[in-house]
Amino acid sequence: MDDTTTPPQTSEDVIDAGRTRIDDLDRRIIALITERVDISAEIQRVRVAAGGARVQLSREMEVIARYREGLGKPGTTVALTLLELCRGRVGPRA
Ligand SMILES: C=C(O[C@@H]1C=C(C(=O)O)C=C[C@H]1O)C(=O)O
Repeated sequence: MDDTTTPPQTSEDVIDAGRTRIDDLDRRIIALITERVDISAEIQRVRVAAGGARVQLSREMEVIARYREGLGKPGTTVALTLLELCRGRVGPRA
């Protein structure tokens, strides 16, 4: 017998390891969303300072289409939530 073989993982092991990866992914997703919010606010601030509109619906439609293509129908909800987070952040962050 080969004593060096690793023992089979229990279901608890698999759940714990999966949750650790999910927790890490969630932290990274939140950091990415925060980065997106900041970049979006900068674009909106520059456009408003130049006399333009804060919101550009044609661009928002492109964003929504990208998420829908990537994630299917629920992607639309994800995009709308992201756009909601990114709107109204022209001033300094709270
Ligand atoms: C950031 C922009 O401004 C607004 C915010 C958008 C976004 O967060 O993706 C998209 C369109 C605009 O309503 C932009 O025009 O690119």
